[in-house]
Amino acid sequence: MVEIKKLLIIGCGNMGGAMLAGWLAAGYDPARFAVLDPALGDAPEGVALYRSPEEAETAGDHDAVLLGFKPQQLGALAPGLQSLTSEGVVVYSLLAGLTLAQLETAFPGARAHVRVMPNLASRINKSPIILLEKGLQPPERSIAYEFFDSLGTALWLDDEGQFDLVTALAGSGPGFVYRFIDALVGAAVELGLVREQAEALALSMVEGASALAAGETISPGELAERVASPGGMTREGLNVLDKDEALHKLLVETLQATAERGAQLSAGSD
Ligand SMILES: NC(=O)C1=CN([C@@H]2O[C@H](COP(=O)(O)OP(=O)(O)OC[C@H]3O[C@@H](n4cnc5c(N)ncnc54)[C@H](O)[C@@H]3O)[C@@H](O)[C@H]2O)C=CC1
Ligand SMILES: O=C(O)[C@@H]1CCC=N1
Repeated sequence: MVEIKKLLIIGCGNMGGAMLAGWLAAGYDPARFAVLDPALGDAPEGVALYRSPEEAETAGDHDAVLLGFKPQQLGALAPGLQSLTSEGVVVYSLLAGLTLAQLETAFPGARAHVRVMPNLASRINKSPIILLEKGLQPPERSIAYEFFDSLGTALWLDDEGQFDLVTALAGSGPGFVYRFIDALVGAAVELGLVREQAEALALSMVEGASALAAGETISPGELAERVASPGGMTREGLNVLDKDEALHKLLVETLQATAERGAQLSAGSD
């Protein structure tokens, strides 16, 4: 049984680094992690850093790997990673768009294959983490769930056909939220506020609004109605966003374009 006694993170850039920081912040022993990355400056204290598969193989003490390089690199890197992904090792993959079947083909010696979709808030243990697996035993599923749930809120997805869409929502989502906040700040500045003040107000507003909505039983849509006092100011702004379903249509297009890119990556697009 694979207990994730030691996880080898292969490619520890923005996303792998955020997850590693989250696990360490959650109290996991640094000795349970190792990194294979030819370009990373430093690994956190207590985490072994290897520069080549051969170096990692010499240590040879991991029972799980987390693939954190780019999806476009899979074909080139997989042949050199075979000995690190055989003999019962479980392969966890962050590679956007790449399917379980593609992971099975690339790493036929692995015990099981798991797609994992986090976002950068893993660093502060506040990320949704979507999981989809093939080959884990029930106790291993529980261990995997607990391990990834420590980075925020994990959930198992049953339908791989929805993976690109949940990636667009939960993995890419922070990018869209940051763009929205940035646009809100830009608009406030254009209308007369000082940027520093607008940014501070926008960030604390979004933090509070999100935390409130997460703790409420009513939906975000209903909360928007609560903000809009009858005959008040907010309704006028909501009317602009709602006109011709402008925001709704924009976001359908946004998620669609993002999810479609997953299919392109899966098909081998650069
Ligand atoms: N950035 C994000 O918010 C999210 C990224 N992902 C996925 O995470 C993966 C990594 O994305 P980022 O962290 O954004 O990219 P990144 O470019 O920041 O990190 C990639 C890392 O891979 C390393 N690398 C390159 N060649 C390597 C090799 N031969 N062996 C080992 N490591 C190698 C690089 O040095 C770098 O540290 C992608 O597959 C992406 O789809 C998934 C969810 C969210
Ligand atoms: O942009 C990407 O491809 C990755 C996947 C989700 C977030 N970042």
